[in-house]
Amino acid sequence: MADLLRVHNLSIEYASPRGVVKAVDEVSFSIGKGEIFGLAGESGCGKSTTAFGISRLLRHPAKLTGGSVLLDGTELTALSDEEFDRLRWSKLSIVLQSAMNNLNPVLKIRDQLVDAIVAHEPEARREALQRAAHLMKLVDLPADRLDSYPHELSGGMRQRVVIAMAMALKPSLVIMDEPTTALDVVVQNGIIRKILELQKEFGFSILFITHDLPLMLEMCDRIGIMYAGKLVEVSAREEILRGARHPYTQGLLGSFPALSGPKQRLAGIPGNPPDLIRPPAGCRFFPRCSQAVAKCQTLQPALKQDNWGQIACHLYTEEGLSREQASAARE
Ligand SMILES: Nc1ncnc2c1ncn2[C@@H]1O[C@H](COP(=O)(O)OP(=O)(O)OP(=O)(O)O)[C@@H](O)[C@H]1O
Repeated sequence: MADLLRVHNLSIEYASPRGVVKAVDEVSFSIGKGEIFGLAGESGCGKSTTAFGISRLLRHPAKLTGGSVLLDGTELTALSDEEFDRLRWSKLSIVLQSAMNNLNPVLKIRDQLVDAIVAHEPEARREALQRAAHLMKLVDLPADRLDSYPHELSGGMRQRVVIAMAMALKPSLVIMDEPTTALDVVVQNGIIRKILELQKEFGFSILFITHDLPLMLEMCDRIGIMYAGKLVEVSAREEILRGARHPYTQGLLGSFPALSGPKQRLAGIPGNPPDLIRPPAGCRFFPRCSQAVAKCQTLQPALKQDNWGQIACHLYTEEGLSREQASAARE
């Protein structure tokens, strides 16, 4: 599968009164054309900051301090704001957790959809309303809702409008940051089904961000696991379902109820993520890791490619072990 997005060594910091927060630290991953790539990890590990860095939504005190974001051959970090605005919606669009952050509360849905279309395709003004109605149909909303203001719609309907807007110009990449977290489970399921249906129909790639690992395992082709600003594992869904390799991913999986099989007590991960102003010198997960070896305390593991995916863990990177070999070596 050809790459659509290539993120290389992306680094983003926040200036804070206590010091510099290294929220995203040399993160690299790629997303193939038509692929659904998930980014998971505990709250505060840098998922949203990564998404904002890619989509140019970082605001002071956040600062992109290094790295490259290549979208279909275009280096996004090198574009001027005007050049980037031309790509927004047409090549890349973003769906945020709260629809109200995506929608203008004082404009009717009709005007927001039409404006989004006309801003990029001025020649489409005459057919824009028709296209807006078609977009509403795509997300299963009645066309008369075009006359509503955002506050007149339910949370689920608003999120459907945002998804319709994200689709309006047929982008090749849609970034979804916790798109259903604020919604109840039934509405959430309906929206996830809709997203998958649209993705199949139009073939765009998705960067899907959530802390809900089971949901991610249902819908993503490959999953990147972030911990304390670092990407620690990237694996195909099937690999993670067979059994995660990184001790942090294992812990994360143990924090959620199993998708099937008998009910088990949730294990959780003891301790808390580190302070990102003064992260541990070695592996950032070391203080919480039950499988750590001596060098984990002092030597930061690099993210390395092997037969099973990418992993940043001394249990694997030095010797290129499979999950089974690594656990056998530990026993
Ligand atoms: N304005 C800010 N000033 C200082 N630090 C910030 C600011 N915004 C975010 N951070 C820090 O950056 C780190 C990454 O935050 P981010 O929101 O990207 O994480 P996340 O994984 O998306 O979390 P969540 O799942 O809770 O949204 C966190 O440690 C957070 O405290």
